[in-house]
Amino acid sequence: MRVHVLQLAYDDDEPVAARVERAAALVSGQRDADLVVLPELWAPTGMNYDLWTAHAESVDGPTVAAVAEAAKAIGAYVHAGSIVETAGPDAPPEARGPQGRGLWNTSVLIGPEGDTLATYRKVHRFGFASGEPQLMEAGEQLVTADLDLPDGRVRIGLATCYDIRFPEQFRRLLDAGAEVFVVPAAWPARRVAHWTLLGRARAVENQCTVVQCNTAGTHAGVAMGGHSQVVDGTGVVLAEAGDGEEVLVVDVDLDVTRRWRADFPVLADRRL
Ligand SMILES: O=C(O)CCC(=O)C(=O)O
Repeated sequence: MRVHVLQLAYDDDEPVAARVERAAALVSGQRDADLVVLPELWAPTGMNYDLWTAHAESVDGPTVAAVAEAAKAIGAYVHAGSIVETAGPDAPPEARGPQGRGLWNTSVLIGPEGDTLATYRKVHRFGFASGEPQLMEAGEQLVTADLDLPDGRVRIGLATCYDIRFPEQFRRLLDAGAEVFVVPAAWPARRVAHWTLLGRARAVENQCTVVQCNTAGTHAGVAMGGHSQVVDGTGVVLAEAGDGEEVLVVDVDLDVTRRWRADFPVLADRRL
């Protein structure tokens, strides 16, 4: 499986429409990829909470449409990172989530025909007394999706940024058959050592490949950490980005991890 991880860098002065156009063009250039991955909330201004409502859109809105067109052009699966999803002003109360806010941090997986294959609403909201817990609803569902690749079918499990601190979510994705976890993020530079460590931990403990796509640049005064990485299920870091904009092109041999699961069957020793 060839994965292209697009670690986008942007600052507050790049207009959202320009960034969507730039990212879609970048996706269109990834011609050899099986799976292209973008970061969390890259269009609606990353960590700039104050602008989220203004840039919220539905899953069939302009950001996903632009990325979907690029996915179709290259015939690849594209994890479009996440958007601020809105239920829309006319949504009935039952469609606005338990807290009635009607906003979610939603990841979107697009298929090679440009169709939306899966959406995942971030379960663990980051920000403590501000940001996501104040403004957004929490997702309530685990999401996996099957990719039909030239070498066979692979099931991926979706998670977003802060979720990576919660190993139980990844265990449940493993139990749902995931072999690869795809984790877009807007993870700050200050704690980037946690980001890389936790990615390796989720890979080793679940014997799964982990694809992490972070952001670079500075949003609302917060410097983003970069260091996107791809870790195989034996714990080997196949590639790691630096601090700035970068595209990682990584060939993941899923059989390496499958053989490792058979050779070192630690998951069979779980006691619940
Ligand atoms: O957990 C962290 O340190 C960062 C998480 C985060 O930035 C997010 O989920 O948006």
